[in-house]
Amino acid sequence: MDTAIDLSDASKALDLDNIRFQLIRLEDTIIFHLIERVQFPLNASIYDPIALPVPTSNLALPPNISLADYLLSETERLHSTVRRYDAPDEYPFFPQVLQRPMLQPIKYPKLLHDNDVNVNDIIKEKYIKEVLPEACRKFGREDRGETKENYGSAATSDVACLQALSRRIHFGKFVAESKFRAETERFVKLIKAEDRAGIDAAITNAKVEQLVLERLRLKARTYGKDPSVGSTNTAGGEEKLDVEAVVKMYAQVVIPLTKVVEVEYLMQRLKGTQWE
Ligand SMILES: O=C(O)C(=O)C[C@]1(C(=O)O)C=C[C@@H](O)C=C1
Repeated sequence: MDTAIDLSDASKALDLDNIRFQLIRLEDTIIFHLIERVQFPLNASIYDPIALPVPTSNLALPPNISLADYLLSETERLHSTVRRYDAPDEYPFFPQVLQRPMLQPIKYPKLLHDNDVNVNDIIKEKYIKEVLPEACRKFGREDRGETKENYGSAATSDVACLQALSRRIHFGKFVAESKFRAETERFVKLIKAEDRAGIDAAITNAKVEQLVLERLRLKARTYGKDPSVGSTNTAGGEEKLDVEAVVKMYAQVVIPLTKVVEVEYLMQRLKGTQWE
């Protein structure tokens, strides 16, 4: 599978401006997938293996899982066959179901240090418990009751949302590697001292975070409205997305988890190196 980052040129791939450009591109992807998802009610049953048990024959999983987990794990199993999870910017939610790719392996240049950072369980939990209820609320879709006819559509949209969020958040590894190479001595000291708070402070750029949130508000407002309303079209002028819910998702989930990925990646950065 293609990666969102140009991996043919290692110096470009670890250039912070280039990485930030990829993060900005992923904002569009995330917003559009969320617009698709909030067409449907929350449909809480699709996340609950008791309310709506789905039998799975995959022995790596419990016999009954939620519909959302079923669709996500089956998608990952299928995509693994075309090398999705060989790419250094792709991380699975269900590593236990992955299969050997049927395509020849791609030789990626080694950009990242070996690490096992994967925060997908936290991303999924926060997406289901915090992001979706908030994003669905404005439209009354949280309380409007379930629409059984939309179970599949909602769960399919969730796969797209979760994969985009995961990719964005795990891009933190490239950000961290870039920052480590720019200020190696400073980071070696902090990592050796296991000073997570110090590392967190060193990777934080409050001004960039502010810009991210402002740009996101503008994008969510712009993409969430039909641009032809008032010119060629008279209907459909309503907002398709709760703008503040998107900003909150970034402020409370996406940016903080990107920083967790950066810090945890750096905590493993010295293993097997001259600085260990
Ligand atoms: O752009 C960076 O430097 C990042 O580390 C990414 C990011 C983000 O998630 O957008 C996270 C932490 C920084 O404080 C600023 C932005």
